[in-house]
Amino acid sequence: MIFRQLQDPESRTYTYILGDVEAKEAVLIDSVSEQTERDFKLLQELGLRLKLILETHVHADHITGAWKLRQQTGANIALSKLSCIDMADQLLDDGETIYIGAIPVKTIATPGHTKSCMSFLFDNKVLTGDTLLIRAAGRCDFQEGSAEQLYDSITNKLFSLPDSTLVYPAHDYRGFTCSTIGEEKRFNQRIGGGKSKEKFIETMNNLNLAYPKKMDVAVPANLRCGSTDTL
Ligand SMILES: N[C@@H](CCC(=O)N[C@@H](CSS)C(=O)NCC(=O)O)C(=O)O
Ligand SMILES: [Fe+2]
Repeated sequence: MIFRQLQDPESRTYTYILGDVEAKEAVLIDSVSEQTERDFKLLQELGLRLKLILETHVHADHITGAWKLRQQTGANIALSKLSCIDMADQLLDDGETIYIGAIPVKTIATPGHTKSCMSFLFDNKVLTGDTLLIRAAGRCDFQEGSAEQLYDSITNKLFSLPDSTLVYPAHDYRGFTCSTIGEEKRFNQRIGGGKSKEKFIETMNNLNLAYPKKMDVAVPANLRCGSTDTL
């Protein structure tokens, strides 16, 4: 198995490559439009054919590279069916298993940051998108976000994984790269240490963050899998 974490320095987005060396197949998760040449070159260098382009959610801060990579490689684009994106090739349900070569990747619906957020579990790793960030949790103030749903997604679904599960988020703003479920249960500043749902909702509803700078361009483009053809 090949697993790589890549970063877009501007948006602080993490893109991941998961590949099966034997089958020479890979999935790219949460690509960024400006970084598709880098990602494509790395896949070539690693001898991997891009089979699938996955999104943890409809991003608000950057345009996904999914459409460009689909055009370049013929790979399918997949994300949660709750996104209702008709330009995607596959709309995923909660609890599905996707295979990259012989590697099973399980989908876990984790709504809250946005309605259609999905986490992906494979090996001893979970890609949590913007649902569970390292020592934080994704904001809930747009794209049908809900702090109540986010609490349930994190505590009932992600925190029920083994403590040793490695957590890989879609963003980090403080220099972290990965964590574990056990660490986040104890030390996450927004939801760790057994924080109550009421306290979490109060925290999340008072973050007072500025909207992402590219949101008005990124969301419409990402609702078209990153195609800007008719925008
Ligand atoms: N400043 C950035 C946007 C930062 C931001 O809002 N990040 C999101 C994840 S991307 S949708 C978030 O949930 N942040 C949580 C936090 O605590 O920062 C920009 O202008 O793009
Ligand atoms: Fe997000």
